[in-house]
Amino acid sequence: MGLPRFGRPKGFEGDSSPNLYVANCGPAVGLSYDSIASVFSAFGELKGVFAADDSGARVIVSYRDESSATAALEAFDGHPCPDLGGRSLHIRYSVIQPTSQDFVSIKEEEELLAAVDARPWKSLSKRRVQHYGYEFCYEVNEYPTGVGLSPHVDTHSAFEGFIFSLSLAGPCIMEFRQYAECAWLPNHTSSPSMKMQSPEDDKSFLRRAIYLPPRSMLLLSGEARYAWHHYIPHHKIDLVKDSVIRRGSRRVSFTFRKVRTGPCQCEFPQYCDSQR
Ligand SMILES: O=C(O)CCC(=O)C(=O)O
Ligand SMILES: [Fe+2]
Repeated sequence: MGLPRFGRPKGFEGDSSPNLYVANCGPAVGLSYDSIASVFSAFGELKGVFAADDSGARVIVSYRDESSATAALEAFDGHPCPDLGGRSLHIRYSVIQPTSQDFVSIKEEEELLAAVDARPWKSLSKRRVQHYGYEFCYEVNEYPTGVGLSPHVDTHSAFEGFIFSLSLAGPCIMEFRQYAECAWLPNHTSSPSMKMQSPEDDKSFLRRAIYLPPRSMLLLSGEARYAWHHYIPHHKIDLVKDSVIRRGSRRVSFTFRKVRTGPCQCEFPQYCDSQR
């Protein structure tokens, strides 16, 4: 599982950024993300506080404006901070390190978000959506912090093969669940908001989680698309193994599906509404 790709700045000492890499700070040293956010927000509006790595003792504090990061760095770097248990923080500017894993660039992400925000959203109970197209049917979902999506399989008979989902703005965890054969079929629906009966602690299914960073493209194919449910837990903070992943204030996903024109002939008849 990856983590947000922030890192220490690679350039000159003077390089600044709205993101701070803060060492000696995090849940492993007794500082919750909320307490860190509340202390750092005194210097300006925050985009979020994220784990910098798996240690639990290094975080990225991400501001909207560079000037806020500068003020916080000058106030806290190397000084004991009474509001954070008297700890001395080691702070540097950080940069988001775009990697080849990014499917779209930061600029393209901004343009896509501006384009969808210029169009009308349809409000559902917890998230907002936009629907486009028919033959090539794709969908934009906006999830505020803590809002997820109930476990579902995109209906075999309605949509062909691959399903793509582009994540923008904030990260999330997507959990995959393999239920006992056909347990879900009586209730199946193409609606992603379908509610499953299985509670969180149900051990009757296999579960795997993956991290979806902003600007990444998820491709669901084969078994993952046809035989496993996908699910975005309704959490503000996700725990996967020992990593703490904090959701951003907003996640927007572009989901691409192709409408099927004949019955599904997948290799998973036990999970297939066309073949039962
Ligand atoms: O938000 C996402 O990435 C997935 C959305 C989804 O699974 C769906 O709309 O069917
Ligand atoms: Fe889906």
